[in-house]
Amino acid sequence: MKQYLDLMRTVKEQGVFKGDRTGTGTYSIFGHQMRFDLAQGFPLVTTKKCHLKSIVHELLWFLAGDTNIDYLKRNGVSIWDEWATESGELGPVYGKQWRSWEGPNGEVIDQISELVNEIRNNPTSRRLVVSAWNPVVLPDVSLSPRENAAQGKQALPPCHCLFQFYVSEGKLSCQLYQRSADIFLGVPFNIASYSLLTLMLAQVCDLQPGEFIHTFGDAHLYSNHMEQVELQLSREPLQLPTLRINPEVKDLFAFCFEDFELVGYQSHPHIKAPVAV
Ligand SMILES: Nc1nc(=O)c2c([nH]1)NC[C@@H]1CN(c3ccc(C(=O)N[C@@H](CCC(=O)O)C(=O)O)cc3)CN21
Ligand SMILES: O=c1ccn([C@H]2C[C@H](O)[C@@H](COP(=O)(O)O)O2)c(=O)[nH]1
Repeated sequence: MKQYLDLMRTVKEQGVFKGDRTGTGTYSIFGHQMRFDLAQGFPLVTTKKCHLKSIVHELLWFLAGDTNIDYLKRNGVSIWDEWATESGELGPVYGKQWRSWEGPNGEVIDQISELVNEIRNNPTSRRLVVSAWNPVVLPDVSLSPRENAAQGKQALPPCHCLFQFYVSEGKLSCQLYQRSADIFLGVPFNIASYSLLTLMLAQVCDLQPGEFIHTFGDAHLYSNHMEQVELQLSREPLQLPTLRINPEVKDLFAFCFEDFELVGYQSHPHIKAPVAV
């Protein structure tokens, strides 16, 4: 995961300080790209221990079209708690936009099912795109995330907002555009999540995994993560693990938590950090 440490080092050394919505302050750069060859191992950060469990459950939750944290809580995942209403709602976030985007005449578009069909039937397409960025449901900036969710708007605008697939020589690649990236806490999750999605899609479309390409807008280090960043940069990356997926599953929506097994994950100890809300 040299690519990840290089991003972290670049932002630490060249990032410019600015205030941000959360009042924490960040050091940031604008525009960066990392590439991961998925045949070289599963890109889970090794310089701190990462919980694949939260990542798998979050992805299954997105794919189910769910936007209430109830499923996550029942499975011991608390990463979305700070933004949800008392009844667990986050408003029309990722799951809603991926699976049931509402069009102007009340039509409902399942972008993920259409994507699977197109990868299977029209793999040369240059339109294998999914967008979570929907201006109709963006939050009102004068309200808090919870107030927005209570009013049917997104608690937070999507960070991983647009992704595209590409099929070539029997391999499936994915490129993500992430407009805003919390390098210490969010990015390890985002890399693993989209890499996992690519592996799952490759399996159900009878393709081999290609590359995951991660493109960033505002890539930042929160000012209260700098000690953790220093510690992480002092560590040597270890060999990547492999992710085994139950080969029987051929329907993207039929995967369950037990279908995934992380093999050979060696990591340095976990590093705790506060999340900016
Ligand atoms: N500031 C900020 N950073 C984010 O990464 C982020 C948000 N806000 N808001 C929405 C989601 C929620 N995500 C989160 C939120 C918390 C953790 C976090 O605290 N991670 C810990 C514990 C992980 C666990 O419980 O499994 C970590 O050490 O990785 C990670 C991603 C990603 N997003
Ligand atoms: O998947 C995610 C979700 C969120 N983030 C980070 C990026 C920012 O630090 C915050 C969102 O704040 P905005 O003011 O809406 O940009 O959450 C992430 O890195 N990955």
